[in-house]
Amino acid sequence: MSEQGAPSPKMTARHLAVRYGGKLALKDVDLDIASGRVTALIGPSGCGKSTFLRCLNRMNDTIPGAKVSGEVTLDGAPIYGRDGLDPVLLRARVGMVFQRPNPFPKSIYDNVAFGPRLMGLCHEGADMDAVVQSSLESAGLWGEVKDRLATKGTGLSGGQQQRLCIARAIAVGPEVILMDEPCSALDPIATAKIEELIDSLRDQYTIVIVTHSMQQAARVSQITAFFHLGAIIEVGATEQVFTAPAKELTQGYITGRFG
Ligand SMILES: Nc1ncnc2c1ncn2[C@@H]1O[C@H](COP(=O)(O)OP(=O)(O)OP(=O)(O)O)[C@@H](O)[C@H]1O
Repeated sequence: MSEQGAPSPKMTARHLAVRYGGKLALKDVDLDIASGRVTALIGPSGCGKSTFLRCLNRMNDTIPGAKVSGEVTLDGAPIYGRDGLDPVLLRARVGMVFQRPNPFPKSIYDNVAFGPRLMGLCHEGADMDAVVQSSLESAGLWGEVKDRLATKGTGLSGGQQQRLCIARAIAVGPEVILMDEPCSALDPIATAKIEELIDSLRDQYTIVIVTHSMQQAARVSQITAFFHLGAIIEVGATEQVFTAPAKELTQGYITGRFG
């Protein structure tokens, strides 16, 4: 706990900057990610939301030409630099769900068991069955797939595939889940299910979501950060950011004057 009694942030970013070749995509960003909350990252296209999200689990490391500077911590420990966390272990603790559902061309069961197998987290058989079941339950998918676990994950509907990807992320026991526009490829009903799911997951996980939909940010998040041209303009309680933004630029964006 901090001096004010607020929970310590789960993750922090300080002076975070990202370059793609000669282009500065993120400049001097400071942000605390509150533990056990949903933080929404909003802002016009190209403002650096996804770039920031990828910094939180070192996904930018996989992009040729991307160069990250500054500091990011997880529970106070640096994730970059000489003493940084191992990226594979980091990505187990900080999982990611992408814009397009991307299940592996494997069975539903094997999709969920993939991470625990890779990391040697549990034995095959009853232990693995329990992890698969509890992950699918947490993702709100168990009831729909429990009788077809051996069928291909790619045969599910788009919304079910996205919940399968969330189950896959949950299966390795992450502490933080990053979501990059997780509903942008889904219809309104599937979107509503994912939003309900996000709400139910926040008791257990710290969640950061990039969204283009201000309605979605308002529905699912408790904290909102507004990005513009690679910088954070404003961050605060979601209700305050949407009803009484402190900055004119934020006001302009949420009222649709640009973006
Ligand atoms: N792999 C890359 N190589 C070069 N430039 C990139 C790369 N990824 C992003 N950029 C550039 O960095 C800037 C920030 O992009 P980013 O995708 O983080 O923004 P965003 O706010 O998530 O955008 P959108 O809402 O459109 O997804 C943009 O100018 C983009 O063109």
